[in-house]
Amino acid sequence: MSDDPFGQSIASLANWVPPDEPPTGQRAALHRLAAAMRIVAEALTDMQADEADLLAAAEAMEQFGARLEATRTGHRPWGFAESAPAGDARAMFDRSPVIGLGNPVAPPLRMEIDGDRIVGRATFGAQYEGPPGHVHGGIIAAAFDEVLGMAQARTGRPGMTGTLTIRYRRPTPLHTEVVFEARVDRVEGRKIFAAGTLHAGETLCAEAEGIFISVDFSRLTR
Ligand SMILES: CCCCCCCCCCCCCC(=O)SCCNC(=O)CCNC(=O)[C@H](O)C(C)(C)COP(=O)(O)OP(=O)(O)OC[C@H]1O[C@@H](n2cnc3c(N)ncnc32)[C@H](O)[C@@H]1OP(=O)(O)O
Repeated sequence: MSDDPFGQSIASLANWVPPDEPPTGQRAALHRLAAAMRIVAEALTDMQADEADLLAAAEAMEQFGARLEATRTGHRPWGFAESAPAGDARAMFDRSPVIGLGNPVAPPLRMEIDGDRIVGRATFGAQYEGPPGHVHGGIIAAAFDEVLGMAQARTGRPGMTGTLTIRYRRPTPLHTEVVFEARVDRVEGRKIFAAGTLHAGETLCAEAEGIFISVDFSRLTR
């Protein structure tokens, strides 16, 4: 075990690639359950099920939730909620609220590295609605934080988000694949300046600038 548990992580993230092997067993089941929960969350925003049907589902979910709670150990085998502390270039991010396939809250955004750019793609469902028919601005900010965060992590000296500035130019449509792009602009001391865009087709929906501050990761715990 290294004295600097995050040192290897940071080096690995300089070469981060998403996992390309399909999950199996319990992990595949986790992804399937999370995907089913996303379908339910989407449908709950616009449905006409009767009260009895909803109550039956709620009771089943409450019972299942209690069974899951009873299995909790305090260990978190499903990887990392963020990119920087990951211990492997092919690390698992199933818990991430933005990209985690095992986290039903995540859209999920899919990220890839393209040269010096990070590209993120997502299709936001109705559970992410802000303005009618369009994506909530806070959700867009979270997605920018993730793609800019990944871009800055690849400098090898990743930091925490200090300032994230977003200019919303056009409403971002729901139910349409949208594309985030991010890259590092420059590094000044501990400050990493990253910038990004969000497009729906040819339409520029938003632009972001982030200042990430390199931190001593040993101060932080998972
Ligand atoms: C669990 C592990 C997470 C790891 C995260 C990795 C990200 C992974 C990607 C995932 C993405 C998701 C990521 C997330 O969601 S991270 C979650 C959201 N962010 C936070 O919670 C951060 C909370 N803030 C802090 O911890 C501290 O304030 C930080 C660490 C940011 C700075 O406190 P520190 O005491 O260390 O700094 P310093 O005072 O010595 O100043 C140093 C320099 O920095 C400049 N400065 C300071 N603050 C800001 C600011 N806010 N904007 C712009 N610049 C700022 C300052 O002027 C100075 O510059 P200069 O005078 O030298 O020129």
